[in-house]
Amino acid sequence: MVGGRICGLSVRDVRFPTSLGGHGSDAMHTDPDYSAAYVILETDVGDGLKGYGITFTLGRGTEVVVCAVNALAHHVLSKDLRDIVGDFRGFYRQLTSDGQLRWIGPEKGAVHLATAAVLNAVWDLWAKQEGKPLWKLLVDMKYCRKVKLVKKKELCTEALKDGWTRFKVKVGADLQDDIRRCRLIRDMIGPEKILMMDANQRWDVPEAVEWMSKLAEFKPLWIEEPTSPDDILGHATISKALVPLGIGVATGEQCHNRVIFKQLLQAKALQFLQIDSCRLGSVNENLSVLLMAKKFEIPVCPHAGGVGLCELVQHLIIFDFISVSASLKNRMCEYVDHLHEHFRYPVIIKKASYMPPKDAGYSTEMKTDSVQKHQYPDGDVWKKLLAAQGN
Ligand SMILES: C[C@H](O)[C@@H](O)CC(=O)C(=O)O
Ligand SMILES: [Mg+2]
Repeated sequence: MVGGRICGLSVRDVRFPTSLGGHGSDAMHTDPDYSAAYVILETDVGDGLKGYGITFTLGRGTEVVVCAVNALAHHVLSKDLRDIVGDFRGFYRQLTSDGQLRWIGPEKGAVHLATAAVLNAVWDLWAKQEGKPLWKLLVDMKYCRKVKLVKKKELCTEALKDGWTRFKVKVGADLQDDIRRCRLIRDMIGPEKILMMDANQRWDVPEAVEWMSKLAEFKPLWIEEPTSPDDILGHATISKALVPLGIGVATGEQCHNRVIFKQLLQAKALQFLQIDSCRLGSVNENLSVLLMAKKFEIPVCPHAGGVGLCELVQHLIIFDFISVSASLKNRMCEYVDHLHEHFRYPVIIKKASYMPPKDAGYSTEMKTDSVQKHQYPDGDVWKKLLAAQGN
């Protein structure tokens, strides 16, 4: 029986000092501390179930998102879960239409990341109360199709032996270095395996076309985020110019909301659509993007990695496969083997494929010990690091 008054909402600033090893860095984000604003919802039911929600952030950015979560809290507190999920669209709109907070959005930036964290927690709680993994909760809302679930993902070069067939390389900072690394990787993986490139918004439009013309010999399937995520027509220009070279455009990890995705689709500005479980307004908004992608026949290849993005987005892509696209053609879901040990229900990868999660909920819950140690600035990890830096 779904329900219970939400009587507690807390949010933690959880940071992993990944910048120390340069992990996750790219041409634009050179010192990322992979982080999460981590929301915990409690009800008065007394069943011990809590809802956990995250959004992915980088270091100091978490402070801002934590403030935004607190500013949204009054929409959730004292509400009954049954009423929320009974009119989830209305509730979604209530959060995203807050008359004071929407001025600093609307539906974009810190306030939208906060919406994602809060609503991801609501979805987790709902799925847990139903006793189902989130993907099953979604699938059961639609018709069922018996299918074989195989989701291929990409990883780095040494993963070849584990069966990975798709790989992504960061580009955009230095052309000669890009050529050197792309050649190395292409030589290692051979001509058949798929190579993707990611520029993380480093270029303007003519630069993107010119740069990719120089990298075309390495036969990339796509160039990801070639330019500003807001430049819809720029993406369309790049797409058009790269079609003759056999290179698609992929984007979405920093796409503000469904409206921008709609325009990217309408403008034929992308060939691969990368939803992100923690940037859009949680499951609700991602569902609308999955449906639009289906309508435009554009494959969805989610962005993942970060903190918990693989854990969450696997539910969405499994749902997409079973109930929306019903296809694996040109589809894959990013995988980065990083920080999974901090999650209570980490992803399971076998033979380079995501295994459908079986535990109830949205796989959002972090281990208590990990949260305590990495809470900023008073967790043990940060106390030591800050002391070493003389702070
Ligand atoms: C800063 C992040 O690590 C970013 O580089 C991730 C990314 O672009 C991707 O996974 O794709
Ligand atoms: Mg990327």
